[in-house]
Amino acid sequence: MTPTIPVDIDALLGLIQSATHSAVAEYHKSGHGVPSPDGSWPHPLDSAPDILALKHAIQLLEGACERLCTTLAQPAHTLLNRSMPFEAPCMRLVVEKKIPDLLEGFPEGLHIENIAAQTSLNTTKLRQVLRLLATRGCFKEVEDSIFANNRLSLTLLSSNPMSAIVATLAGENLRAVASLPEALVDPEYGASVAPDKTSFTYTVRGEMKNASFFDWYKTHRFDKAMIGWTFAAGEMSVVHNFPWATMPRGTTLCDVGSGVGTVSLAIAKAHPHISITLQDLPEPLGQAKVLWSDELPEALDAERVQFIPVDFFQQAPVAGHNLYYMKHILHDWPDSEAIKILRNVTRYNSPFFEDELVLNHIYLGSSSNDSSNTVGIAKAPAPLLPNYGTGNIRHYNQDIASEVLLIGLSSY
Ligand SMILES: C[S@@+](CC[C@H](N)C(=O)[O-])C[C@H]1O[C@@H](n2cnc3c(N)ncnc32)[C@H](O)[C@@H]1O
Repeated sequence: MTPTIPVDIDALLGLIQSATHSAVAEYHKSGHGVPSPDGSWPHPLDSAPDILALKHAIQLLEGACERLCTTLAQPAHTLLNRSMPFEAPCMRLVVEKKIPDLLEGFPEGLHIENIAAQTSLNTTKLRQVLRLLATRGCFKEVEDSIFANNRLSLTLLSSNPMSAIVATLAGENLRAVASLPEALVDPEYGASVAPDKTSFTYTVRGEMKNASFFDWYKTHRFDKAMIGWTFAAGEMSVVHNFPWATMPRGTTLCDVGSGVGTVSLAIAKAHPHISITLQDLPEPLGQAKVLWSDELPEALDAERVQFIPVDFFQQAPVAGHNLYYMKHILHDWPDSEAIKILRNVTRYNSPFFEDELVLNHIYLGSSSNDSSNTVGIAKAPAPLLPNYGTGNIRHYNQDIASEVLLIGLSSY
């Protein structure tokens, strides 16, 4: 048996200190200083897409803080806390009841009775919800039972697409994950790799039989949630870190499975010499047209953007574009389906691509030091877990979400 080596606490403290200094330096660079968690205005960096140094510092900090606490706390304490993810449905409630919107313009806060009356909710129960959230730093309890917005709750205003992703993750996603233990032992669903037999479709089987997640979403919210995710997860960095500026006028980009085309829209705004084709199923493309007409009508007028339906399992995307871009597509599907999509995308471009295929995809490393599986992944400094542990947890949660919603498996 391999002997257990104690975690080097001083090394963890050193990582926490250096990561903290790096994060603080990024805020000072912005000229606005370090944000206050109780601030009544967003910090200018809160919506900035491209601060890779800040992201890296936070990844280290979260990984190191959690490793330190898990090392020093009694296991039962850690496990009790982790078994109660109750904050998520509480966030969903405040988003759906638009409580951050209601508190706008009241930096001194509103009394819980006032908030409850305006939302038709029970005062005592709502206070429990807001107090739990305030205890995690989302909303500020200014005085006993008086709540105001702060930096986190301001990000949940209905005008911010983050509110849509919170509602989706804490709504149908959480419901699907919660049914994982039942779905995985169900004889019909447990071993299935069919997109209409997932933990998610298990939860909606009374409502829609044999429907996949995307069938269900044709009639439910989703695209606004993808906008929120794209911004929050830092996926806009492709807009600024890809050599668009050096590409000739008239370069064509085909966004396959575009949804409303959040990233493409940002590319079209920042690099008007790139022409864009969005391809998706007809319903999301309808929503895309609405969004683009509002946000960038000149691109529609100048025919710099086209909306062309495709079923990427049955058809190839339009031929002859210089770049084909896919974000959050392949990991939605089991390998057999992902291969069909890739075959179709490369159909007119074989042997393999004179043109470029750009994949915005997640790679997940093992949490073991012995793993040789490190493709595309930087290894975290010891004594962090090699995959950064909690510093990278969103990707592992996303992997579970892909599985419960669609049987997509992004890990290998
Ligand atoms: C996770 S979303 C990603 C959307 C977008 N690329 C983004 O990252 O915001 C997956 C997209 O695949 C689209 N999709 C699902 N099945 C499809 C199919 N058979 N053909 C074309 N698009 C499909 C969905 O409508 C959805 O917009």
